[in-house]
Amino acid sequence: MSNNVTYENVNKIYGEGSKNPVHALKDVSFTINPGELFCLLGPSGCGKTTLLRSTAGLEEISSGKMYYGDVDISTIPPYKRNIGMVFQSFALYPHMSIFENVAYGLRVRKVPNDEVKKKVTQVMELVGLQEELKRNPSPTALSGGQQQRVAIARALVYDPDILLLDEPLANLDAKLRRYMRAEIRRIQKATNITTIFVTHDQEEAMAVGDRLAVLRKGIVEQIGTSDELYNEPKNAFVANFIGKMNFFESTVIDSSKDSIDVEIKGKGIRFAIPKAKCRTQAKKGDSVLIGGRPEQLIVSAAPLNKCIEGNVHIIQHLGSFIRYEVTIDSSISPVALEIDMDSLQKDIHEGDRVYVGFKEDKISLFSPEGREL
Ligand SMILES: Nc1ncnc2c1ncn2[C@@H]1O[C@H](COP(=O)(O)OP(=O)(O)OP(=O)(O)O)[C@@H](O)[C@H]1O
Repeated sequence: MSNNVTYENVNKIYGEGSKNPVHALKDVSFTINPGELFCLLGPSGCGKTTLLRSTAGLEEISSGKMYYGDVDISTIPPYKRNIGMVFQSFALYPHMSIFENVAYGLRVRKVPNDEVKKKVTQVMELVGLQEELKRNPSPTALSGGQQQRVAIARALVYDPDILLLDEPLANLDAKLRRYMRAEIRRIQKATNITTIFVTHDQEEAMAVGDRLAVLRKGIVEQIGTSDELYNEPKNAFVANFIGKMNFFESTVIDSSKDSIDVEIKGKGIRFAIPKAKCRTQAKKGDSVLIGGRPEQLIVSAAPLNKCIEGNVHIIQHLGSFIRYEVTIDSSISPVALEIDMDSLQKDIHEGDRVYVGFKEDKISLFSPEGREL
């Protein structure tokens, strides 16, 4: 039966006491549920790999505790933690057959031969490699996707308590990556091993994870399901990291009611944003950001109530939907809008003057902090 993994005020400082210490994890505290597929997501350098390697015992944490169930694993040496790990590079042994690559963890544990054969066969079936096992070539004779399956089989064969996946799909092409992420989810659900999956690709994390943690500069910014993070991002950083968020610099006019009245700077357009949609406690006169996802904005060839004028920079037909990028002001990045193919506006072309409006009941309000990724 799998168990939960808990982090309690975990700190990691590289080069502690040196001239240039790096505080890679700052008071990280959260719990991963038993059998959960949990993604660690964030930009380069946010601390994802450090947290994963600390869980495996490959890095020593500077302070705090890590638990598997009730067991404090913080100071247990790596080889006693019973953790399976899959690396970006797969790290297969080219001089060994596939069978021996997968069997490696059992051989180290001195498992008898007939048990090794049984376990390897079982796990190879689970990852969909039974045919390759019959041929049993060297792993270098396999495709990227097959090598990935061998790496997963090797990590699962000795029934680890926790499975750690460090950017496991980074070396695969885009199509295979999408296929293998579904495979990883299928295999993880079949084994029910508590799993941590590190990626910097938000689409991958949203597709794979039961829940996600978004990290920035060693801090956990928010934890939730894909839907929670997309629909209720806690701040501008998460809003812009999980999906796309357009921001409009605004000023608070009044915050005394149950909505915050704001005006877009230089445009004279006002909105009353219900406090339930405000991720900031802004007061009158404060600078804030109105946030609108691409599907929460409207584009029109004719003026709209409360709209901003701009020029269509680019129109992209992306299958079931169309993406417009509209330049409002050349000094800031274009506003992105997405509409269903069914609502295609045939009278709008690249270079045209257009009007961008807002779905007022959808937009939200943020503090400017963390806007830049
Ligand atoms: N061995 C080390 N010595 C010193 N600093 C390190 C070491 N390893 C990582 N760091 C620093 O710690 C911070 C977190 O790094 P980490 O590799 O955990 O981030 P990451 O989110 O996994 O990034 P990436 O997606 O680029 O792999 C970074 O500032 C990094 O430069």
